[in-house]
Amino acid sequence: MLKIEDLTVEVNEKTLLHDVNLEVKKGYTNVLFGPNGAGKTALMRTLMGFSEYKVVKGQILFNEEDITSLPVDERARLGLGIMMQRPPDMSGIKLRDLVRVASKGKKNPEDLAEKLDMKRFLDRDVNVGFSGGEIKRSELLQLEAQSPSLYLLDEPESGVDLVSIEQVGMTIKGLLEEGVDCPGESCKRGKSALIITHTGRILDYVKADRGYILCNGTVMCSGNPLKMLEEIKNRGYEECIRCRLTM
Ligand SMILES: Nc1ncnc2c1ncn2[C@@H]1O[C@H](COP(=O)(O)OP(=O)(O)OP(=O)(O)O)[C@@H](O)[C@H]1O
Repeated sequence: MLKIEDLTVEVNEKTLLHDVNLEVKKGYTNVLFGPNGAGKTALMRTLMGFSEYKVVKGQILFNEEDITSLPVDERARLGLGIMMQRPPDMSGIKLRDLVRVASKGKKNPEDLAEKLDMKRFLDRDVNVGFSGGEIKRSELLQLEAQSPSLYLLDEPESGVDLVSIEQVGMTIKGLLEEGVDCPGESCKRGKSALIITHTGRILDYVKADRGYILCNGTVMCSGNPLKMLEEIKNRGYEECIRCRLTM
């Protein structure tokens, strides 16, 4: 589904990512860990095609197609969708209209918003004055409307209170299992995801298949995501950087 090969990325001639290799297979949910400033958000934004991130080496393959040079809208059309860590305010654009466009007019914004307790936000400008948790739910609403095949989720639980985390977690679980008629261990989910998490709270709701640790702009390790999380909680990133984890 997604294959990143030797990816090196610059912003304003500063190298943020170098020689990144990472893969998300169809139906898999992979997790990206890493300390502050490691380049995790830069990687997500590069994958989505934000124009300030210049790929100077390597490639991004999506369903075996080279998408490295494609603009954001074409990547979205192919099935990539992103939940941003800090999405911009969109003055003058109502959430209802964005949801309608994201679903190509196929889904009713009211029905989608009902589930996420977002009906009262539909006629507000997107993100303007939204709280941290409301922004996350708004992002999820847009993703649910778009229904991409690969979800790029940048810290979905950050800023979400302890009660709402269950709503966010269960919504993401539902999105990833969309279209699957045999949920459980015996069959893979239909949708794929790459999730950035610091706390790992989201993994209480979503089963992760593989973890990656990004440090100083490159992938240092990959392996069992829950073991990685435990290791990070106990010993920080040092041991991971030295790749002493049991893979
Ligand atoms: N447009 C930019 N211009 C210059 N530097 C940038 C730009 N965007 C990101 N950076 C720098 O790149 C580094 C990686 O940033 P990034 O947001 O990807 O980190 P992160 O791993 O997501 O961190 P966090 O866990 O704190 O969210 C940081 O030092 C950041 O300041």
